Amino acid sequence: MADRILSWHPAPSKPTFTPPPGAVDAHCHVFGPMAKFPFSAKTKYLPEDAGPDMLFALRDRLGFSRNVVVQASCHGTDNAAMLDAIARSHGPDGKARARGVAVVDPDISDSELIALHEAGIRGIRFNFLKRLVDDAPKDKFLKVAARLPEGWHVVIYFEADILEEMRPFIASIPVPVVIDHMGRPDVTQGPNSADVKAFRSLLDSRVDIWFKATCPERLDAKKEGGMGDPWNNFAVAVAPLVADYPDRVIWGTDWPHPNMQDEIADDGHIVDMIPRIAPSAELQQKLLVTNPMRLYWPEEL
Ligand SMILES: O=C(O)c1cc(C(=O)O)oc(=O)c1
Repeated sequence: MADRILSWHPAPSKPTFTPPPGAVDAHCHVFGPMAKFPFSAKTKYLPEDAGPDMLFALRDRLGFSRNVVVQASCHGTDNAAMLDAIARSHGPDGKARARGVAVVDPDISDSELIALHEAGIRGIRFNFLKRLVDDAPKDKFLKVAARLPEGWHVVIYFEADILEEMRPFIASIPVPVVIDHMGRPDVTQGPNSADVKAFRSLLDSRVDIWFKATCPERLDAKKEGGMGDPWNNFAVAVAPLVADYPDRVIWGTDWPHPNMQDEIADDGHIVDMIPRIAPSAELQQKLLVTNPMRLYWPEEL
């Protein structure tokens, strides 16, 4: 078996920025623990364990209150590790401090979807990255998207080079759509690049397309021709998007940063990106509290 990969910082710094009360880390994952929750036979990477105890310790260290755990491709369509993390997230008041986004077999039954809802899932993820998944059947995805429990959305992960071919598919999705990592624009080309313009026109095509202003460590990585920490290209390219679409943007750490083992990010520095892309207290409140609460805890608003 291949060596297991460690892609996260062992001792992240304490951020300078203090998130507002109730802040949500709306894009993070758990890996295993493998002995209890084995990875998918089809996984493209084999990570070290990064379980709920580590995730919640990081949440507290970074000054966040809640997590949205997104099913990582290494667990395929078996959501057990993520559901276990959500089940362990209950605070002293008995309320879950985590919710989740699942990856499902499109043939999943309606009763299984309801069970996922009761376990805290509020969306499903469609992953189009060839380096992460073997196939992404759009017809089957559309069918399951039409059967989701009320209030759910679809999260889509794709790269900028297929944005054009994604348009009809995205237009057909009958529920709100959240785009992972802004569809991975080339942030080194600035805020008015062809990638960013294409992404803006996608956002303008529907009022219920949301996006995650996430992953400076990926999009501005040295290995992508970017700057690396402190990720200035990311700040310059992404701040105008947050300013122009303040009511449909959310944020997350991306911990434990799958596949980023060659350029390990300090999560304290990742948090310190927030005031650079959302400079005012009002924007920060929307990005970190109001917007993710609308998607994941609407009953508390
Ligand atoms: O770009 C990636 O490698 C990546 C992978 C995964 C996953 O494996 O699910 O999730 C992400 O958000 C990003």
